[in-house]
Amino acid sequence: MEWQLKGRGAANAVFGYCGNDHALVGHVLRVRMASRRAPEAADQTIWAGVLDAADGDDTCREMLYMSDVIAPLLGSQYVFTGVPFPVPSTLYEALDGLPDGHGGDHLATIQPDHTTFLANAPPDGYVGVGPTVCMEIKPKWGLRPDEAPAGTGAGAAVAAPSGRQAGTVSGAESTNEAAAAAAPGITTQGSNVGRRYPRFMLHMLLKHVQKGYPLSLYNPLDLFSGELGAMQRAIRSLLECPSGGAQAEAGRAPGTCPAGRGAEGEAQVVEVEAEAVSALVRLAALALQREDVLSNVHKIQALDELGPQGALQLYGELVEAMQSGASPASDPGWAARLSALRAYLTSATAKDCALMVTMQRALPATAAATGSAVAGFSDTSASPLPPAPAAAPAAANAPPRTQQAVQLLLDSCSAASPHRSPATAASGAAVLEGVVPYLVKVAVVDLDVKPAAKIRSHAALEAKLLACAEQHAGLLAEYAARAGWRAPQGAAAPP
Ligand SMILES: O=P(O)(O)O[C@@H]1[C@@H](OP(=O)(O)O)[C@H](OP(=O)(O)O)[C@H](O)[C@H](OP(=O)(O)O)[C@H]1OP(=O)(O)O
Ligand SMILES: Nc1ncnc2c1ncn2[C@@H]1O[C@H](COP(=O)(O)OP(=O)(O)OP(=O)(O)O)[C@@H](O)[C@H]1O
Repeated sequence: MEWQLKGRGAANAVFGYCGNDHALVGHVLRVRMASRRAPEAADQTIWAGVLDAADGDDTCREMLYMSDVIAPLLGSQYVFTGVPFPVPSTLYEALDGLPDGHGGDHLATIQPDHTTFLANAPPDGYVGVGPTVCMEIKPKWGLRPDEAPAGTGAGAAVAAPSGRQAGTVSGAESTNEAAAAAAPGITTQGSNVGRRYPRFMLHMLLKHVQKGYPLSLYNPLDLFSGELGAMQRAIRSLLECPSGGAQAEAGRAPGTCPAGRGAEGEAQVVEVEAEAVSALVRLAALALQREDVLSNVHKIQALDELGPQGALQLYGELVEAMQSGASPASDPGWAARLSALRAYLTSATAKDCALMVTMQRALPATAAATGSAVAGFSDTSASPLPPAPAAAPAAANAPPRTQQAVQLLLDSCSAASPHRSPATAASGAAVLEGVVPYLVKVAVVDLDVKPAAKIRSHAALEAKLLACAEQHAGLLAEYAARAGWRAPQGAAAPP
């Protein structure tokens, strides 16, 4: 089988290429599954003039979204739009059929396989040696509670109290007119639990109470903090208790395919030695700290000023207007509200994307060509990465590569890290004065446009999060304390 399942989310399946076509080696095929919701009339209206793909051409629409909406905000170096590709019929079974109406014309996209560097050109003068490791991290909701939009946990999600003017937002910080006009009825009466705890904790609590998930101590605010220690803590917590939030995977030789995600989207650490985890966590944190990617994800997440309840209200008005024959897409009176809905949906994409951090030891090309320097790397205790697979690719045999954002990361600390022997450290020093070089690539995946109809489930989830937090206030406070979170001063205590 040329394509083997590598990962599967709620809406897409990703297959790694295992054949001999050099143009495809090092790439994956990402296919929308039949269960994926197609865009509706409200989506066309919201995105009119922005995503104008031909009717039914969802692949083109998704690609436009990535290239024209997300990449300019996130940084094009992190976004791989992909190339359209027909779905091989051999995969139909694995996909449980194809989306209705697409038949054999259904297109997927080919993208670089971020668990390897096989589709990438290394920085000039360096080559990768040994295995690669890829860490996948879902950065989820990285806004501080006080940054949460007006309709988020500021109070009970209720209809406007009688006498309240539509278009006012009592007690909300938002100054955005569109948001204010869009979110009537959001009140700060009731608990303000959504303003006291990171959203991830509220969601974790709900998953714990409803599904028995262990309480992950991951706090996305640590990941977004820019502070190395906090970022390492966040990544380590994710690896220890993933809840679908992170996984690390050792790269494999061409012709073999890695295991996919575990059942139920459970993350897993594959072939990574326990003692190597700290070094991997540090490397990933260093890589993310020096990139713009997290601050850009944060900015996109913060674009929303409606919150789920405000978005639901506005979405309801839009559907109603369309049902009564209006054309909001061409009505200037709707422009600000459609823009607010686009901001909401774009923010939702950034709250659900995943970062893939790919790492591999590097050598100056000249050193790699001589036996002596490479010999230093034959001591695998020198590397935080797991032992190389038997058939690790020689750089010279790699297939044609595309130029992508592979960077050189120089880690001076790991050269002196305690688990390294002096002899090994010395061999690292011989390469670059005590500094250990790595190839690193940071990519962002799962950048799909969210269907507007999902706003309903977002609002329902929001209400459940708040109700659960109120019902289990004691457990939440205990959990937050264990995770090192201190609720902001001045906010009312949960009931
Ligand atoms: O709603 P959430 O926060 O549970 O996020 C969903 C994710 O759940 P999780 O990250 O595990 O909590 C969920 O992830 P999993 O499939 O559970 O790994 C999906 O990413 C879903 O998006 P979509 O339906 O594929 O477009 C996500 O839905 P959206 O909220 O992004 O629409
Ligand atoms: N370019 C890639 N290279 C390697 N692996 C990938 C790539 N893109 C995705 N994957 C893997 O496939 C998994 C599923 O892909 P993706 O996140 O796109 O699916 P999804 O259905 O959109 O997910 P979700 O349910 O989170 O919305 C990812 O979690 C990741 O492990």
